[in-house]
Amino acid sequence: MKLSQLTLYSGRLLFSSLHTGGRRCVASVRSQSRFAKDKMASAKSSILPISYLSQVEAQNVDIDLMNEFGYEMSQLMELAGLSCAVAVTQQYPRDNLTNKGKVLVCCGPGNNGGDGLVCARHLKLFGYSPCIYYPKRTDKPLYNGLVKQCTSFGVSFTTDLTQYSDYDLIIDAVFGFSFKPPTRELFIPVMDMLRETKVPVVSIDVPSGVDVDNGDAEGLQPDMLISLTAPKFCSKLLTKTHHYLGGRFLPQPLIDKYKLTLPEYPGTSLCVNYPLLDKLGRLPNYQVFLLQQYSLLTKEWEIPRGFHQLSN
Ligand SMILES: NC(=O)C1=CN([C@@H]2O[C@H](COP(=O)(O)OP(=O)(O)OC[C@H]3O[C@@H](n4cnc5c(N)ncnc54)[C@H](O)[C@@H]3O)[C@@H](O)[C@H]2O)[C@H](O)CC1
Ligand SMILES: [K+]
Repeated sequence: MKLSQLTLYSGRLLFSSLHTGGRRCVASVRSQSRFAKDKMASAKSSILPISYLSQVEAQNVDIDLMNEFGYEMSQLMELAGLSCAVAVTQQYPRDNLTNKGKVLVCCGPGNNGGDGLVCARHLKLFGYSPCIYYPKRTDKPLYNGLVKQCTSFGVSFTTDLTQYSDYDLIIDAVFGFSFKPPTRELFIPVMDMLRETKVPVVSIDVPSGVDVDNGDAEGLQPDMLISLTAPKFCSKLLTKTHHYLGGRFLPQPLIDKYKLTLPEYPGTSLCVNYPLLDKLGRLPNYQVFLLQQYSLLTKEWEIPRGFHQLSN
């Protein structure tokens, strides 16, 4: 079911979230924000809750895509990794970055790591300078091919995690929806680095190292998360994370089978910027603040991309 067909979330609720977020703004912004609030209250728009998947459901969706809908893993991975690269370009345009797009891509042994390899290749094609950290290479034709492709495109590999502050961004493609805690020893240095670094971290599908179903309040809190097909339950704890949805390859019968409520991808876009709501179903404050700034800048209320206007 598409979000734009639903009216689950009232304008009044959205208005009260906005008010809460407004308390953090400076005085001048506060007075102007009345304009945004009024516009927001009058615009019959809503940000609707998106469906979440459990670990088992995410794995079953993967199996169904291949067994019932004729996909091969390499196809899904290519689309997933490409959507991640596109989302990164939207959130962090290369020309805004200090080192013009120096990106460390940390890849794990499974398909999440494969998404990272694909993402690195596309980032290179988009003019970024990715470098891959891949501590446990999986010796299978799919992964060997992805490594070869990266090498052919001039993407470099590193075993050094100490120089991470030289990068503009770090992509976390270490573990995805099949991760089972606790983290095994080989991956502890990369997990420590991801948690400690001040460089923005972009997690692919799930923040690595957290329990996929229960999350971990003490675990990795990436600056950006790109959920593939649908967010996993652990992402409910990420209230300060820029959230994108990617992996535009779910056929409608599969969406119906899992009763998924997902935002529409705009036009030909491979990803959609869509906020995660907190446990009470409210927008996290920082998203509200961004919406206010957006309204102040444009001086009129428009629905940003990925947000849907309801007819009444
Ligand atoms: N349908 C989709 O949404 C698609 C998503 N894709 C991506 O695939 C991953 C899931 O891939 P999978 O191989 O099943 O799992 P992981 O990448 O999480 O890695 C499994 C890998 O990790 C090892 N491992 C598990 N737990 C631990 C641990 N505690 N310590 C160390 N190592 C661990 C395990 O042994 C395996 O080797 C999904 O998240 C998406 O990113 C597809 O690319 C496309 C379809
Ligand atoms: K990850």
